[in-house]
Amino acid sequence: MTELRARAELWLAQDPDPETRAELSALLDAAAEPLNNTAEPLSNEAKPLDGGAELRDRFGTRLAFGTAGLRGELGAGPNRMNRVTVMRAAAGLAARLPAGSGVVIGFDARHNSRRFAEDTAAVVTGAGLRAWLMPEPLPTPVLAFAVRHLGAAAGVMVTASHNPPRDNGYKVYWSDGAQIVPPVDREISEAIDAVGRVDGLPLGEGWTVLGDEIVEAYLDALGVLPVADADGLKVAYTPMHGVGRDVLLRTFERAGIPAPAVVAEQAEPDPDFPTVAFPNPEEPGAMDLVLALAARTGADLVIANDPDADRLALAVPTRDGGWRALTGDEVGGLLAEHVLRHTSGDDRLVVTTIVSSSLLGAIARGHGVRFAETLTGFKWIMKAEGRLVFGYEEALGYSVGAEGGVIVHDKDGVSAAVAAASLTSEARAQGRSLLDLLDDQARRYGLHATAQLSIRVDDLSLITDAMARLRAEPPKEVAGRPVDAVDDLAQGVDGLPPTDGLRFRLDGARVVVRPSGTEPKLKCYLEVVAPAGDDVDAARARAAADLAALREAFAGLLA
Ligand SMILES: O=P([O-])(O)O[C@H]1O[C@H](COP(=O)(O)O)[C@@H](O)[C@H](O)[C@H]1O
Ligand SMILES: [Mg+2]
Repeated sequence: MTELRARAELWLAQDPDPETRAELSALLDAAAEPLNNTAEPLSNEAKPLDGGAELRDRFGTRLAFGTAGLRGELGAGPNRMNRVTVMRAAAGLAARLPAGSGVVIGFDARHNSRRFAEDTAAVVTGAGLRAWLMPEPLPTPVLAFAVRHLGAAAGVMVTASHNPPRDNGYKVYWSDGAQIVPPVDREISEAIDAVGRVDGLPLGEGWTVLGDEIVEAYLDALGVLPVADADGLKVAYTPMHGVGRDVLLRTFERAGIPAPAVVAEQAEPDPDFPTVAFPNPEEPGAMDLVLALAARTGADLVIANDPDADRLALAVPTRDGGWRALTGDEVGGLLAEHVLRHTSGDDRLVVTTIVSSSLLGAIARGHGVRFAETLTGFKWIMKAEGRLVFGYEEALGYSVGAEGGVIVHDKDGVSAAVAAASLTSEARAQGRSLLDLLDDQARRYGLHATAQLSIRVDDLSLITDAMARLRAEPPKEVAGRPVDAVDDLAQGVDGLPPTDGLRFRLDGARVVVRPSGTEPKLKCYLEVVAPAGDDVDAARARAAADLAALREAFAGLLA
């Protein structure tokens, strides 16, 4: 405790933010008072602040680069997102970059995002490097694009994407416009550890604030071709209280697609995300308002972005007058064939991750193009070598390319939305829907049905324990299916770098279990593959039942 207290006091002395300083002073005071553990508070009374536990949680460890950079709760201490954490990260990054190079910095509309972006600019310029700052909260893909467009050595996007309002985060891009992977993330981490006190860092002022030309350049680069037959296409859209709306409306206008109806309550950026429990289109209820708007306006297609607009979720009208949300894998399969129909050459490469559907591999074989599978996280997709025309992951992330390959080297929920609208209009012109196209794919490639089980925890050790238990005693049979093989991803499989996770190969099914790298969750990715037969609806119903059984079995194993 003395050691933690010393760390906390050192932190307090250098923290430029009065809010986190006040919070930490209160914690230090509370930690000095021994807790009276004999008197348990009644459940409806506020729990006394356990200063010791809080200090341990904040100062016992620090935020590390996960699936998408640093991400965590706002608050004081190295295991939280705050101005000191950000300045240290910026100084570590700057130390790893060559003299004379530049960093482009973007931010979303979350609490403190602009502040963190400006702190980053001050540290980067103070280190003698050049910095460009985005003019306003903008989508993550615009930042990813800007890195290569400006010839920057690195990029930073201050965002916690779709996490709860109390979180923020820091995505770091390298000069290739993709998020960092080992060994660069490790090298930056080491450089961060070597940073001294942040109140000793030289701070600069001369950064360049970019103008709207950066958005124009992004729109030009997407070069969306006018979409045929889009007249009368009705789209309902939500940016989920995030930053997607304006750029998305501009891309639609350029592509000649009628402007979507936008959910009024979620149209403006709002860091508190007041109308949703979690601002993640994957979470139950997050799409309710846009589905209601779609019903009112008779939409052909429902589109949601996550708050930093790098994810895309779709829903479509069903034959019986309802709505069906498509999974990331379904959208991935549909967009993949859309891209493959509009590009040519057998050197084309399509890529997905080991937790996504195996359908993309089947599509690639069907079209005679190259296919690769990478670790989870879009950063890995972008590392695949070749003429990448399409990459996607089940977590609603897509990079849609043209003849010359993908333009944005990260997932892009804006250009993917245009592609989805374009695909819908093409189908519509032939009297068909996205559901018809999904049935075509099931008939051609077999039905690939996927689902996810995601277990949110308060205490991360529950995840470590569950993984250890599963490794020690892997099941021999799950939901009546024999387990053919268990691959421990920590050993590195299929030539992939080692990562925490287990893959179960079952008869006609595949399950991957891994801890999330962005949220306190254990994730289980389920896939069932079966022939579609003559009756695709019946095959879907069977697959759904099989997935439900697998889900239940794994929920039991992981409980
Ligand atoms: O948050 P976003 O939209 O940037 O999305 C981030 O998190 C997703 C989930 O990662 P995990 O399963 O480790 O939580 C990743 O698939 C994605 O590549 C990453 O950019
Ligand atoms: Mg996102």
